[in-house]
Amino acid sequence: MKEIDYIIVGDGYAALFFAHQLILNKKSFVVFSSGEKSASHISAGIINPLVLKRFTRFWLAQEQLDALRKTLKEIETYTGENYWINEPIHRILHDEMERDVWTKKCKREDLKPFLSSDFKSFDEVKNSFGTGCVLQSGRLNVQAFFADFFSYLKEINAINFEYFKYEELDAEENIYQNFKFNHIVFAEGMAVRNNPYFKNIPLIPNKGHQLNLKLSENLDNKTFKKKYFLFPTSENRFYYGGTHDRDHLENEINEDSVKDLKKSLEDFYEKDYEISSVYYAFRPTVGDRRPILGRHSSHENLFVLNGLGARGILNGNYFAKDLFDFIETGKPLLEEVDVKRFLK
Ligand SMILES: Cc1cc2nc3c(=O)[nH]c(=O)nc-3n(C[C@H](O)[C@H](O)[C@H](O)COP(=O)(O)OP(=O)(O)OC[C@H]3O[C@@H](n4cnc5c(N)ncnc54)[C@H](O)[C@@H]3O)c2cc1C
Repeated sequence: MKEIDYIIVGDGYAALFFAHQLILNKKSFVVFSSGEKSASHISAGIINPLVLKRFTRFWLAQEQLDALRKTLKEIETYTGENYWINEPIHRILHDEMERDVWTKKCKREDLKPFLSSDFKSFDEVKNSFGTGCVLQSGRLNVQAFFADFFSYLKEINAINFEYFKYEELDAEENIYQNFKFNHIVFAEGMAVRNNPYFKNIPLIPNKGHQLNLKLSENLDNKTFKKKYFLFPTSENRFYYGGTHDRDHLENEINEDSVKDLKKSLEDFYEKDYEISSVYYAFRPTVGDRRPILGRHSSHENLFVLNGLGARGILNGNYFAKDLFDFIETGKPLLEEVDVKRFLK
């Protein structure tokens, strides 16, 4: 029997940002990874402090951005790379009205740190009303982040590429197969529905599609957003997405979502393009738009970290630390995110 501090079930943002806390604090652990391409692995990697429909601030925006920058520096010490790509979002303005709203909002004290005070115009895309730049925004290098993190976990012998079998968990004795653990953190995204201990947390799946593209004209390392995000991933390769759909949840590509992507792209990119692949996955969202974390109501060593919604990177990083502090030091969780709010 191998004695360890933690088991983590899952391999997306929630799981890996929690694993980072364990690495930082020299805890022993093992991650169980299904090896599937889920929401985190196909995400755009956008780090965005704003709600881009209304130009308002995302919850705890500055705190979450600061925490993420800190984490990425810490991760760099063991993977050798900082995955923050310094390419801010250029929001293509739809009309005169949006331009007026932006002009007013960028003067507000609470929004000044996030909305540029001037507008820019670019030749590569149609932007008749100009673009506003989201200050402090950027992108995570998603491919490299996961590839390097998994390699590091392999190197320190802390990952099992196996599906975690709930029926083999002895939650009374804290034993799973040949592991005797102190705590388990479940970070399975939508697949938590297979978990008998947390299957009832009220997640709402939000299906997102994205396209991988070849464009006939380069974008010069810029991230554009009109309806969805468009940015380069490598030489002449581009990412466009992702859609939001709560109604068509089949395990297959929805042609209507692909049509929507194409139409909205052609609305601002008028040159030729080729679709090389289409992916979809399910975001774990919550009705009150807050993550769900905390302790199981009757098994005190079982924890959940989920409900990251459309902000897997910022929420995942920020609340992984809160959950770690809660488990290790008893620091209370924010009421808004505590799983207890659903147990009343
Ligand atoms: C198209 C799209 C674009 C997005 N773009 C962005 C973006 O730009 N920025 C942003 O911040 N967020 C973005 N998101 C949202 C973000 O991806 C999610 O918030 C985030 O991925 C949720 O992370 P998670 O770790 O909770 O779940 P997941 O990413 O679903 O990861 C959970 C993993 O655990 C595995 N697992 C489950 N059960 C088991 C088990 N029993 N044993 C082993 N493994 C198991 C699953 O297979 C899965 O791989 C996007 C989402 C989509 C769909």
